[in-house]
Amino acid sequence: MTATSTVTTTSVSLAVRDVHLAFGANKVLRGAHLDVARGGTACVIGPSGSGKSTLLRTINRLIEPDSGDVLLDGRSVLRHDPDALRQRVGMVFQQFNLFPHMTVLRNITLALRKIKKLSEDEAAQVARAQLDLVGLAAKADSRPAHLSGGQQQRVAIARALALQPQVMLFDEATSALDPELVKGVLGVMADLSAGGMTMVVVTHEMGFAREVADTVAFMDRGVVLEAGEPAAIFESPEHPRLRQFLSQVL
Ligand SMILES: Nc1ncnc2c1ncn2[C@@H]1O[C@H](COP(=O)(O)OP(=O)(O)OP(=O)(O)O)[C@@H](O)[C@H]1O
Repeated sequence: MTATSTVTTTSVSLAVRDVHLAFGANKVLRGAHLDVARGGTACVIGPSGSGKSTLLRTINRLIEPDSGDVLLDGRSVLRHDPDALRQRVGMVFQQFNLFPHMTVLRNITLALRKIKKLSEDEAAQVARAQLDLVGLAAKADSRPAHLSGGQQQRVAIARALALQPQVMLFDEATSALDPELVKGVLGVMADLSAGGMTMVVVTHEMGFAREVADTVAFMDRGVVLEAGEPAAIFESPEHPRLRQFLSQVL
């Protein structure tokens, strides 16, 4: 199974610049920075509540930052209409958010018809091709409830990829899965990364971060405290907070 040919659009570079965000008195992001090269994969790690999901959500403007900016190929996402932005920046959540009353195929064709204005036949063709790439061609006519959690998450990935995004965001995409189902989803994500998709992956899977990421960013209390190549982060972490975190999770 390879997702290489899913990258049908040009990927872009991504930069998060000095993003601040408070929920009331709770300063969740306090000047966060992140750089992802075109076609690169950044894994964001860090303790619970450090702002990882919130940072991810500011990238596609599910949450508007109070200040700072997010740049795709050097251009501010704040200039985009949010709906147009979300076509360029696909997102996969911990909970798969599939429509339970629709078949797998329809879950994917819905957005293709509404947003891309494809005909039913065209949309079905794209959807079947994406399902094939995540190894689920045989499940096109099933309902989500008849799929395992891992299969549902692969459908959610196929649905996001069908819109031909230039960046993919993964928010703890495997955290809700039974351990034996994690590998298949991580495999799809690793293939996508190898195929040149620009990706930001919030994850507790340190093995994935070590093997797949170009950059690992450690978040703590609303800032990226340390970022670098996986070998540097995991083998010679500089910041005491990162050392402490790694000693707890590895
Ligand atoms: N919509 C919201 N309204 C108010 N507070 C929020 C909201 N979303 C997140 N928070 C708060 O922001 C802080 C950071 O949350 P966030 O989900 O970004 O952390 P995280 O690093 O992803 O944690 P985890 O690993 O547990 O998912 C937490 O204190 C959380 O309670």
